[in-house]
Amino acid sequence: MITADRMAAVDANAAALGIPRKQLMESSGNAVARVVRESVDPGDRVVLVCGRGNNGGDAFVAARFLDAYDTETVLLGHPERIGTEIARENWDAIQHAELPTTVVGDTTDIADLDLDDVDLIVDAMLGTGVTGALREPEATAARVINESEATVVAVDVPSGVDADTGTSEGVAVDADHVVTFHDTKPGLADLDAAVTVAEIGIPAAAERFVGPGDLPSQHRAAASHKGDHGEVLVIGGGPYTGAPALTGQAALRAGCDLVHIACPESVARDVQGYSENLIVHALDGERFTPSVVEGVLDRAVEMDGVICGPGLGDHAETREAVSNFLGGFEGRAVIDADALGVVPEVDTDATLVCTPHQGELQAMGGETADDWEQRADLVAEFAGELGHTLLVKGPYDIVADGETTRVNRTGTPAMTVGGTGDVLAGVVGALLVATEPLTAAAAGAYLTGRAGEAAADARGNGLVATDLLDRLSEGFDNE
Ligand SMILES: NC(=O)C1=CN([C@@H]2O[C@H](COP(=O)(O)OP(=O)(O)OC[C@H]3O[C@@H](n4cnc5c(N)ncnc54)[C@H](O)[C@@H]3O)[C@@H](O)[C@H]2O)[C@@H](O)CC1
Ligand SMILES: Nc1ncnc2c1ncn2[C@@H]1O[C@H](COP(=O)(O)OP(=O)(O)O)[C@@H](O)[C@H]1O
Ligand SMILES: [K+]
Repeated sequence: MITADRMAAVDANAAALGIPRKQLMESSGNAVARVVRESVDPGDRVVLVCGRGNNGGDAFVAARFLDAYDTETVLLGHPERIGTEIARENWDAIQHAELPTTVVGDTTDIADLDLDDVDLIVDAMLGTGVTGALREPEATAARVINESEATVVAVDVPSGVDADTGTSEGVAVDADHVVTFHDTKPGLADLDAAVTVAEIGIPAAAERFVGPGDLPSQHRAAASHKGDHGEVLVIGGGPYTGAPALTGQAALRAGCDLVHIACPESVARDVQGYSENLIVHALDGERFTPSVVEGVLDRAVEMDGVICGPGLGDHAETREAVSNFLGGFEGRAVIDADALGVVPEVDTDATLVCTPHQGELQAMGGETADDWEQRADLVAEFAGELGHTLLVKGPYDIVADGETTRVNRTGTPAMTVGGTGDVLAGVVGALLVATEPLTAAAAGAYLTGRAGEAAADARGNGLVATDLLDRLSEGFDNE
C-alpha cells in the first residue's frame, strides 16, 4: 500500500538511482497493454482516452503495444498543452508512427466521440495528479465513458478518484479494471473493480534508502515573515562550548529563521562569540541544573522545536535537569549526546527524535549489529518499545519509528571527526519544525551526509564539522 505523495517520492528516488521516469512510463504502458490484451480479441476496437499528464503518457505508450487491435488514441486538449516532457515524447512517437489519434479540443467534440461500438476503453485522463472535481472536458468524457457499453480499464486510478481516499469530488470513471503501478493505493481498496498491481521496475532500494524524493519541499510563500520558517531552542553547553554553537548554526543552515541557545552562564560568552547569528540566553551556574528548568520550559513552549543535548556533559545534576525538562515538555525535540541516556526512563508527552551513535544506542538499552540490515531490524524494534523516532548514526544511518524504517547511505568516514553529530542534530531539529519526525530524521541524515561528502571532496579526512555548515544547503539542490 502506498500513498500518492509517497509514490512521487519513490519515483524521484528511482530516478536518482538511475531509473528515469520515462523508463517507468514505458513499463506502465506495457503493463496496461498486457491487461487490455487479456480482455479483447485481435481486431477489436480499443479507444484510449488520454489526459495531458503522465497518466495520459502511460496510454500513449500502451497504444504502441496494441498494434494488433483497432486502436484510437484520443487526447483531451491540444498537444501543445501536454504537461510533461516524457508524455510529450510518447505522444510525438505515436504521431510519427502514424498510429490513429484524435485531438479533442473542447467539450462539444467529446459528445461527438463515437464510443458505441467500442469493445474496450482505456481511461488515461487522470491518475495521482488529480486535484478537485473533474473539470471539462474530462467531466463530460467521464460521463460518456460511463454510459458506453465498453469494458473500461483505468490507468493507475479511475479518473476523478483520489488515489489516497478512494472518493471523488464530482463525477468519476466507473472502471471494470484498474491497472496500478508498483504498489496498490489506499483509494483502490473499496472500488468494485478488478485491480492489477503491475511491477514497473522500481527497486525496493527506492523505498528503503533515503533519496532526494524524501526531502521536504523548499518552497516558501512570498508573503513569509520572520519566524514562519522555524524558531528553535538549543539546550546545550557547559562544560563544552562548541557543540551547541555547531548545532545552532546547522539549524540556521537547514533553514530555521531564529535559533536560541540556552547554555550555562559559564560558557554563554564563548558560545555567543562563535556567531552573531545565534541568540544566546545564559542560565545560572556552570552546567544545566534542575534549578533553571522552569525558565527553560517557559522559553521552550514559545518555540517551534527544541534540540536538547549538545555539549551538556553527563553530570548527575544535568541528567536530572534533562529528565525534569522532558517531563514538562510537550512539543517536538531532538535529543542528542549526553541527554540520550535519560529518554528510556522518562515519561514524556514530547515528540522526540533521538540521534544516538551505536555506542549511545547501547547505553540507552538498545542493541546494534555490524550488518546494517540486522541493525535496522533491531533499531526498529527498540524505536517501537521507546515510542520515539530513532536515528542511529553510522556508515549506514538507520531511521525508524517502529512503523517505518529508512536507511541513509550518504556520508563518508571522514565524518568521524568530532562535531558532525552536533551538526546532524541541528539539521534534524530545523526540519522537525515542519516535517513529520521520521521524514525529518531521514532527510536530516541525508543532507548531513551530503554536506560531509562535499566537505570531504574539498578537505579529505581533514574535514572539520564547521566545513559542513555552508555545504548543507547544497543537499537540497539535489532534486
Ligand atoms: N509516480 C510514478 O512512479 C509513476 C507515475 N506514472 C503515471 O503518472 C501519473 C501521474 O501523472 P501526473 O503527476 O502528470 O498527473 P496526472 O496525469 O494524473 O494528472 C495531471 C494532469 O491532470 C490535470 N488535472 C488535474 N486535476 C484535474 C481536474 N480536476 N480536472 C481536469 N484536469 C485535471 C492537470 O492539469 C494535468 O494536466 C500516475 O497516475 C501514473 O499513471 C507512470 O508513468 C509510472 C510511474
Ligand atoms: N563511517 C562512516 N561513514 C559514513 N558516514 C559516517 C561514518 N561515521 C559517521 N558518519 C556520519 O557522521 C555523522 C555523525 O555521526 P557520528 O560521528 O556517529 O556522531 P557523533 O559526532 O555524535 O559521534 C552522521 O551523519 C553519520 O552518518
Ligand atoms: K486514469
